[in-house]
Amino acid sequence: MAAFVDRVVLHLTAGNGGHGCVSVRREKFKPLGGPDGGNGGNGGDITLRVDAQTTTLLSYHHAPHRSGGNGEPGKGDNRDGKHGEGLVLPVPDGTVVKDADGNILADLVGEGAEFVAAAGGDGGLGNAALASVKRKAPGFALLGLPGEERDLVLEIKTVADIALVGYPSAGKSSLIAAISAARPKIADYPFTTLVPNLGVVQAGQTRYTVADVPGLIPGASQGKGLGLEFLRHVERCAALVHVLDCGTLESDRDPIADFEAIEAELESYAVEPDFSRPGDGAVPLNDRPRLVALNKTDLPDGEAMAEMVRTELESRGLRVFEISALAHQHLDPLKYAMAELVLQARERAPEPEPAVSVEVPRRRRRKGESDEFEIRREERNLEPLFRVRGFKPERWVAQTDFQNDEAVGYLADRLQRVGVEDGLFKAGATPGDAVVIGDDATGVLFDWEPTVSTGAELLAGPRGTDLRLQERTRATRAEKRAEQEQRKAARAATRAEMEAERRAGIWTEDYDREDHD
Ligand SMILES: Nc1nc2c(ncn2[C@@H]2O[C@H](COP(=O)(O)OP(=O)(O)OP(=O)(O)O)[C@@H](O)[C@H]2O)c(=O)[nH]1
Ligand SMILES: [Mg+2]
Repeated sequence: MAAFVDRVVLHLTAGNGGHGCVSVRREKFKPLGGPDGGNGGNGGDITLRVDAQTTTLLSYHHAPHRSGGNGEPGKGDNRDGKHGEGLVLPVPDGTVVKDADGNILADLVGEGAEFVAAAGGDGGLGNAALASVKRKAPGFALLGLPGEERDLVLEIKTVADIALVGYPSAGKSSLIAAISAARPKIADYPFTTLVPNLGVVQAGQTRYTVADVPGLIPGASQGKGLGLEFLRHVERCAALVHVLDCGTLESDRDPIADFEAIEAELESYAVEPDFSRPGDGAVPLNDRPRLVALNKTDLPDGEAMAEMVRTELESRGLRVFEISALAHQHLDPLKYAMAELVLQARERAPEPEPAVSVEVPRRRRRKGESDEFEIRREERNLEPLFRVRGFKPERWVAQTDFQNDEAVGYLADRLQRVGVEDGLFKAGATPGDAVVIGDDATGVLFDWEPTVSTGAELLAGPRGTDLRLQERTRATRAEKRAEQEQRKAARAATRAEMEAERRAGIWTEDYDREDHD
């Protein structure tokens, strides 16, 4: 049996950011022409986009590893590196994106709906962009960040106005072939249809889509046959048509029993509650409006059977149509009745707006990534270890070239600026203690040498003491003023730095608003 490919696991690696460049302008008779190292280019994002031409996830089944292009490094003479090529992966309408734990990240409905599945790494600033009043010729640049790596699960939930439901070989594919231009595989063995077929039907003024889905057997809602896969597709359709096989006189099945079995499956299929689109999720499957098509009435037995069960089904309040999908007989009344259901459904729930990008675009913080950081005291080999976790500190560490002392000093400044040093003091760290920024896999470990002059040293004394009280000489007013001036200058420099970063496109406006120095 062919693989059922409406669920794939994708392994994505977005492009890495290019490193910033350290370079000094060379001019005749001017040995120090100023820094002119360009910025690294950003790595390419990987984006999923709904595309009407794409109907299956088959290509991802065959090639689940995809990566975005890397950004080029910056060059001298203020030349920025090229951005890495982004990768757009076309997906079918109705693709649901989940993370490895099964959380729904995006529900892509409507042509053009997009989801940034893996963000490219930012390029690093070159030394030109890092120059500031207080640091005229930086001898370092920032490293480009690695592209995001992500494993995602894609599932299709077919989006159609009407779904055809029925036992295998009842003639669902034959029916969609008879009323639309769809040309699905039709055969006299069960489970011919493995992937839903979509067809567009025109009935008078009304145009609607019909999904021919895999056959359903008892136990489907517990996963039998193609069970759950099948039911997932039905979930998004506003109305259903039961296709009942009337050519079963010789067998132990009959249309009424088939109908009841399928109704029971629809009833026991739990609809995932997080789909807020009107029409799906909100209405249980067995409450959707539905019609009955008694198929194969071209067979003499079929016609007899249809007559036998018709009144029984009608007495249950159902509209019943006797058809032959094979011989294309009596299809129009059914087509128009389907159109009526579609129109009623559209009146109740207007077409959904195409979902635009669901998650934050690149270079915006993802959910949960705030300015905040957390410092935890841990123990390693009986020694204290202080762990710093937070979006910015971890990002800054990743941008740092630890071979370069100046770069390390810059990192220390940045950490101090957001209060990591203060935090370490408060958490009880003393100089020389081990500090890790980030997790064990990617973080860096170093012995802490505080750089501070912010008054945090007050807290560095043993608990219950205040170093101020032990100080012999108190600062004079002039000294205090000088200190204040110094701090003001440092703040101004920091602001200029942030400004340079923003001009270089490192932060978006959004980012900046929340950003403070
Ligand atoms: N005589 C007759 N045979 C039909 C009719 N409709 C379908 N068939 C036959 O029934 C068999 C199954 O038809 P399909 O359309 O593949 O059935 P299906 O419901 O799509 O089956 P699955 O995809 O396996 O769920 C084929 O051999 C068809 O030719 C009909 O109206 N009359
Ligand atoms: Mg079929």
